[in-house]
Amino acid sequence: MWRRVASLSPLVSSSKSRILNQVGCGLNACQVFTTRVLNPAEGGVSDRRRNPFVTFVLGGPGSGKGTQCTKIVETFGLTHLSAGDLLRKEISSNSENGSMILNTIKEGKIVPSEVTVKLIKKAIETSENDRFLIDGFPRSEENRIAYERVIGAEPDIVLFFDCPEQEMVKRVLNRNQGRIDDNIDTVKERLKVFAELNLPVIKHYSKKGKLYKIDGTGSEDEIFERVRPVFAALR
Ligand SMILES: Nc1ncnc2c1ncn2[C@@H]1O[C@H](COP(=O)(O)OP(=O)(O)OP(=O)(O)O)[C@@H](O)[C@H]1O
Ligand SMILES: Nc1ccn([C@@H]2O[C@H](COP(=O)(O)O)[C@@H](O)[C@H]2O)c(=O)n1
Ligand SMILES: [Mg+2]
Repeated sequence: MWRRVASLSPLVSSSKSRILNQVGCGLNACQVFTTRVLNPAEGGVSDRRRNPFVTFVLGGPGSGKGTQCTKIVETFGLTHLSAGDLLRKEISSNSENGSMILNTIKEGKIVPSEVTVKLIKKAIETSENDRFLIDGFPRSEENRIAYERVIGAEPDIVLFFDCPEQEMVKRVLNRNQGRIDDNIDTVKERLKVFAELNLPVIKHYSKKGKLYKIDGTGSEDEIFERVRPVFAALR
């Protein structure tokens, strides 16, 4: 089991993006706190995986969440759960929510929390691992509250990849992975949704001292060297 309390030196970036100004909430937080809110009435996660170590990975569209998660998995062995990937799997498996999810993703909006939280809960419960990166979740306060109620715990830490909008748009439009939402109209909407609904979540975790803000500019390797100390300190 990983340590849940650690003291780290500041890792805050010096990026001056618009997002940083909007958050404006003293993101120098570098301590990991132990706040477990188990809620037996809701069931929480199953007994076997009752107390997993959870990192939420946040950032705007194209900020590099998935790319950095892959590197964290390779180096530190956490299991990567991408909320977007779980939702896309639902579409391709023709589940009852498939067409609703498809339309929501096309529009750059947020799928109802009950759907996404259920998929995350199942993925945690069926995993052999007890350490998770939950990528692209929570996207809104509604997502966050639903997760904490259903899973019965807060995340241990939260990573936020801070990247200028112009760079995020460039990366998304060059991604070339056939994603239905990688077009300029959807990206514009996703940026709006990020600013309106996701920044409040980031602010919430900053206030709780759980946030690690990482400068998301530079090469993939340069960014990973900013991420590495966060997990190295927990081993
Ligand atoms: N540091 C980087 N410099 C240049 N390109 C990058 C960098 N990091 C990631 N990319 C590329 O940018 C694109 C978006 O990266 P990624 O998929 O990791 O972002 P994301 O935050 O997961 O986005 P989304 O929220 O849309 O899923 C990918 O094509 C990836 O290869
Ligand atoms: N918590 C979430 C996560 C994602 N979505 C929808 O999926 C789209 C793609 O997500 P990525 O993380 O892969 O970028 C996103 O724009 C949302 O439409 C969601 O609803 N809730
Ligand atoms: Mg992604």
